[in-house]
Amino acid sequence: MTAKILEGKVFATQIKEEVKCDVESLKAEYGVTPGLAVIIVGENPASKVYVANKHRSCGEVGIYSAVIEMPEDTTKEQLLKKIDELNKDEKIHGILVQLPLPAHISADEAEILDFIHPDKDVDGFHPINVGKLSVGQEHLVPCTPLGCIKMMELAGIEIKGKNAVVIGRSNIVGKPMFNLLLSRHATVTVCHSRTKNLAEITRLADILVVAIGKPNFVTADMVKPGAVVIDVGINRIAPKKLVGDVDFESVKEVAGAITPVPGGVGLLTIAMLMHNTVKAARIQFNR
Ligand SMILES: Nc1nc2c(c(=O)[nH]1)N[C@@H](CN(C=O)c1ccc(C(=O)N[C@@H](CCC(=O)O)C(=O)O)cc1)CN2
Repeated sequence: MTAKILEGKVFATQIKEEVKCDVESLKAEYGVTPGLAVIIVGENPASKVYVANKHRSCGEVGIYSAVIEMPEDTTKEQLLKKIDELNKDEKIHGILVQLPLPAHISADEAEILDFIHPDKDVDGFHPINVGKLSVGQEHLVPCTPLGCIKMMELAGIEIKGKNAVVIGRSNIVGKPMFNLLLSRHATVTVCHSRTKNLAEITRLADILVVAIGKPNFVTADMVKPGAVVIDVGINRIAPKKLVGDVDFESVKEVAGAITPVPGGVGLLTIAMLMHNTVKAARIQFNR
């Protein structure tokens, strides 16, 4: 039997409908429209598409959106000055800096992201928000792993008591995913590029989350029959061909449920950004 396909669009639409209602109730309660500022530095074509999609999604759910385009040769100081202005701007409740940054400031990424006020950090990358997540106080949580959890909840997939394996230990996906699964009472193993006997571990997973950045890396022999397989990878292998980290065609014959790429959890990233922006606005009003 082939796996149930978890279509990102279905869940993203549902989440955006919820956010739209939240925006309306926030307006009714406080008379204020939540606002998101997205800073993009340089000309990365994929980043431009993602930022345009974020702007469009804000319009769909009723969030005010400001896109700040800064030139490729922007210095760290200029970027910090812009973030400082946005931290003080009362119309703006969420701030994010689109990644990746241009090479000349990429080494300063942590310093730049840490400059965003933690209550406006809708990406959930600030050390304060990372720390809160790790002690079980979910404040603003990174959008992609939060989207994976939300998708499982909406699909009625039980997490409590399950064996979950995460492949990948990035700050953006792997580590927050570990904390989110653990606090929902899964038994969680994190694997990475140096893990030995990987397939022996992944075959124990009831829930397998893959975020390692290697096209078609997970094959059918690495998956327990009936497992839930969540593919976070986005690999462009040809100008018009995107694939995930999971070999979808073979794994769908073994798994119980699987996310496609494109059309899977990627689509929830922006939906959860909308969710986080409204949450950030609430945090600021309740301060
Ligand atoms: N500041 C941030 N930068 C980046 C993040 C992030 O969460 N915060 N994540 C990615 C880019 N990203 C959002 O910014 C993002 C990636 C993918 C998708 C998506 O919808 N994926 C689709 C396929 C899209 C395509 O055709 O390229 C899918 O998986 O079906 C949305 C947002 C890096 N930077």
